[in-house]
Amino acid sequence: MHSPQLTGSPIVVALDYADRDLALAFVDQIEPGSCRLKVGKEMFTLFGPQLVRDLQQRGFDVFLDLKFHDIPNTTAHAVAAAADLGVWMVNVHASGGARMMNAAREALVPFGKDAPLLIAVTVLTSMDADDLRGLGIELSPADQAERLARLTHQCGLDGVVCSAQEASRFKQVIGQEFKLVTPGIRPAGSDVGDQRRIMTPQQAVKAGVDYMVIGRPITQSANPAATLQDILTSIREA
Ligand SMILES: O=C(O)c1cc(=O)[nH]c(=O)n1[C@@H]1O[C@H](COP(=O)(O)O)[C@@H](O)[C@H]1O
Repeated sequence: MHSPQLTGSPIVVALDYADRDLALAFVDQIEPGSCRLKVGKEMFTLFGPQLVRDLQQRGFDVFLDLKFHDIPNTTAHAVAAAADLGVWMVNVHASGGARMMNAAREALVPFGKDAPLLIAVTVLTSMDADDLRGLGIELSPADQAERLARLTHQCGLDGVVCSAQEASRFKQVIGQEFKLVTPGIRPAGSDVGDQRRIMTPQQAVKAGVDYMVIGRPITQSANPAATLQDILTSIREA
């Protein structure tokens, strides 16, 4: 049941569990109005499309995060398959290039207003300048992410995945309507882990992000449902 005061929650919980029952035990304690759910490579590989349907049946919008990065034809068919599943959002890697992103966008045309939001990953939030240099990219992560965000915008996609550190800049240079989805969110004091370009939930709200993706700080906490609630309270006060 949707909880009206929470409608429009900017939180997307990254449901990165190896255990389906543990994931559903958490999901069954929360309201669809409090967050959306992201199914990524781990759970999709383990449990397939039925997991997505199980979450949808419980009333949740699902972000299918499979970060497609392939030749245009394959990517287009994969994105259409995601749309057939009725997901709310799907993503590709912007570094797949303009022809790949255009093919992905065109694959969604037949779905009309039922098409999922199509967004592109710019520079993974786990990457820093050293990681980019190792790939032969001398631009800073923010500059490289901006280059890929501009390309994504030119291809007519709905938005990008980027770091919240880049959000206010991208809203300014690309436009307010272009959706910014930001992982690498770490409440003060929580483990950074493999993430590099991070912000707290409150900072992300102030930076103007549309959706923040939060995984381990919620799913690995002693009480995931209570942690989600605490974060929602903290951002309402931000
Ligand atoms: O596309 C993503 O969702 C994504 C892009 C990115 O640049 N960084 C990133 O962390 N993610 C995903 O966001 C989630 C972040 O999880 P935590 O680091 O546990 O909060 C993971 O499921 C990642 O796969």
